[in-house]
Amino acid sequence: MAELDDFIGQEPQPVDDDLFKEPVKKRRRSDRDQRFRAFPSMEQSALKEYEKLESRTRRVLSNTYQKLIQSVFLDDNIPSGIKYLINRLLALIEKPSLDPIYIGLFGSTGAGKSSLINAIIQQAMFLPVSGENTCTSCIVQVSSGCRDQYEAKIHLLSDQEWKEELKNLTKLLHETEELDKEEDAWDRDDAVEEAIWKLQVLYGNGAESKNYEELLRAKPKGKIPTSRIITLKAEEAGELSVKLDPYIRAQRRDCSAESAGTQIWPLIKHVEVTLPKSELIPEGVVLVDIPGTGDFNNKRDEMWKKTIDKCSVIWVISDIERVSGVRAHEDLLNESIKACQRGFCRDIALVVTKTDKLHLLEYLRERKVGNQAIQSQREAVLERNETLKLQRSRILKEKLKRKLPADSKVLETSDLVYTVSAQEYWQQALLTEEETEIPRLREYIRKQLLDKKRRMVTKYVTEAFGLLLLTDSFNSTDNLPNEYLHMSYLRRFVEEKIQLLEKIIDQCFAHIEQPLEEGVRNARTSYRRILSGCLVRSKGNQGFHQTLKAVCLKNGIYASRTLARIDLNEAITQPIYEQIDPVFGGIFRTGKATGSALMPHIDAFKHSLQEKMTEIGIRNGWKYDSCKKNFLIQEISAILGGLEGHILRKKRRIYESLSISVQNDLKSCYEEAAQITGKKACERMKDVIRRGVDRQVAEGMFERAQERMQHQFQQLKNGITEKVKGSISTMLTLASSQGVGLYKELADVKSEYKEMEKLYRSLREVAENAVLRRGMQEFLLRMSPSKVAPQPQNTTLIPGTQPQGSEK
Ligand SMILES: Nc1nc2c(ncn2[C@@H]2O[C@H](COP(=O)(O)OP(=O)(O)OP(=O)(O)O)[C@@H](O)[C@H]2O)c(=O)[nH]1
Repeated sequence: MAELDDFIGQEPQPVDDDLFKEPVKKRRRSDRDQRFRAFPSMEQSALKEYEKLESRTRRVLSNTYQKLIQSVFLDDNIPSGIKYLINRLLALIEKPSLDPIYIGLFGSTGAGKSSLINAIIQQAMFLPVSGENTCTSCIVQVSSGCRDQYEAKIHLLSDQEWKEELKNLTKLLHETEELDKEEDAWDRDDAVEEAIWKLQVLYGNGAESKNYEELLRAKPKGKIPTSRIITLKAEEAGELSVKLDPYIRAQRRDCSAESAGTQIWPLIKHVEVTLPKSELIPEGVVLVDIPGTGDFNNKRDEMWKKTIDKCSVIWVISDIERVSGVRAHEDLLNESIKACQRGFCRDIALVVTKTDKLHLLEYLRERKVGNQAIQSQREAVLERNETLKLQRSRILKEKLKRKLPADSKVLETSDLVYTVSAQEYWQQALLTEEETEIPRLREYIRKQLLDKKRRMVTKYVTEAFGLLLLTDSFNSTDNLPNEYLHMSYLRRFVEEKIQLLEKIIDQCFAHIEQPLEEGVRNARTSYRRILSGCLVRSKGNQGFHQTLKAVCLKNGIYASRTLARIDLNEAITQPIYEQIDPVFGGIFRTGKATGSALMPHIDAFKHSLQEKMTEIGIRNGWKYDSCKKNFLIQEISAILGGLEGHILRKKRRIYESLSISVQNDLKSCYEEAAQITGKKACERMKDVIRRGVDRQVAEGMFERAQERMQHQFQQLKNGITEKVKGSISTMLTLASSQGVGLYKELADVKSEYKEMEKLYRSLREVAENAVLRRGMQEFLLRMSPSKVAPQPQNTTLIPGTQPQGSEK
């Protein structure tokens, strides 16, 4: 502890010699304090300690880097070992401090996402809330920055992207003109309504009757900047909100579109909003409002999927009235679980909104739980929240268990369900601020950031220390006896280990074979039923004709803002996904070693190399203390460290290979169906699709999908072994460079090494401090008088005023 204090106390205190000028250090420090305002003091202390560790490590790295380049600057021939060191130092220095944490709020329109974000950031009317005529029209990202201003960047589709959409929209409108009157005339469906609306908004009334070429020549009503980005700035939240409103609020079709924003609405791809330093969402966290269905435009739909995949946390947002048994809710959950399979998502929670909505008499009549008499609306709401949490947690856990490996981290979380009320957060007529659970969600956000910071700094400092050990060891003038003999021995050993690794990877991936096989069998027997489910509507073909056309124009996928997403390719491959899901998750999980998991085998491979290096080092008589002995071992981790990221990126490709393969095979059949116009077009399109799928299945469509997935697995294996081989040869170069005496004149980095060693040791102390503080806090909480349920307040606060809560 003394050492940590020592280390933290090292920063020279600013001398206030000029009272009117704020000293730079002090200013920097207060900037740091500002950034952590969102955190309670205990968490602030931990964060500050980690930040200091990181910034000092960066300083040591910079100094070392400068010394190194100075010492080799004029050399003609820089030895490969030194080049390696210089590049590694630079990469570490330039490494960004913390990648943002994306928290996706994923829910159907009207579920309460925007209201929830507003409550979390404590700006009652910031993001537009869906009234009767409006809804959020695109993905909106909200984060806080270090500036004093509010800023929004509106990203538009590129010219090319819009042209592509325009082509599809006009195809959809004009090739369906000769409709069979009986079939569709009175009921234009969603796809066509939306297409007409988009064209009218952009080009004015009558645009829907123009063809593609005419529209290409037409001038849009609104002004479109060439940069395709519109930046809005404001001093106050309310001011930005007013400016932003027309861009992210999609008016319903019957409203006139007169403001600049509404006139270009169909072109908006996504919106980024940056708040000034926020007390409530810390810098580094991005809240993303993701509409539930995807988008008709290819680029936007791709972005929709990518956005879901880049979220490390997904909150599935569901209105209390729709959380049970509604198809849209199940679809959202399934999509989120898929994101866990293919993307970076590690955590899912269900956030049930609008929990204030309760009809007391109905509730009491139907109430099955609880013996106590319910006296008030508030008691009923709280009781229902508890019941809902238990029930929904159980259902969600079961669902996750079926899809994800049994020891997935998300299954260990106790808090899978949150019951919130954004309305009550502001009004507090029924519930206290705590009971609205908005503060719990903020706590969740902070915890995510703190955990990530801890992991990142620990890794960073450890890696930097390893590099300094290596740099310092290069200055050794000790010559190693039998150096080359040992090197060739090491090389042989490594080659054998790589062969073994290849075999083990094969065994890991072999676990997918049987479920894949079974999935293909199931898909063959059930595809007709599934396809019928997608193609037959309970109310007949009325209004379905153009939607189906849109599905075909988009190769089997149709996403509109109002209908449930249709993806024929995914639907017919679903039986395969059902079989492979748990095994797939098992292969790519991190953590506990099991037969099918890949990462633990890679770790084991790494350890075996490390052990061998130590053994050789000892035999070679490396005169290092126990710490220095680890220098190469440390670096092996860094060299192989990039593998995990590589595997994670490939995982998505592998997972999607099944539906993409099916989509490719069905392409010609979709194209044929999309051409159909005239009488009974809808039935004829369905026929073409059915026959096309039948033909492809008979010709081995599912087997081809199976092969493509196997091929992707094989490619991953090749990628891993290639990467490992490349890394190992770097490592061997380093091992053989060491101690050859080439680097006698290399700069002396002893003092940097010593400082880095100190920082490395402080890591443990910072972690211990955090545990200690947490223990003390828990103790104090236990000792404090138990909380009495606060009385509801009768006063209704005006939105925008600050409710007095425990957090502030
Ligand atoms: N009673 C009640 N109504 C709420 C609450 N939260 C949101 N609402 C209402 O629900 C409607 C939809 O809320 P939004 O926040 O716009 O929902 P959204 O999910 O962002 O909807 P889109 O913008 O269409 O994606 C609005 O009329 C809100 O006033 C709540 O906690 N309680």
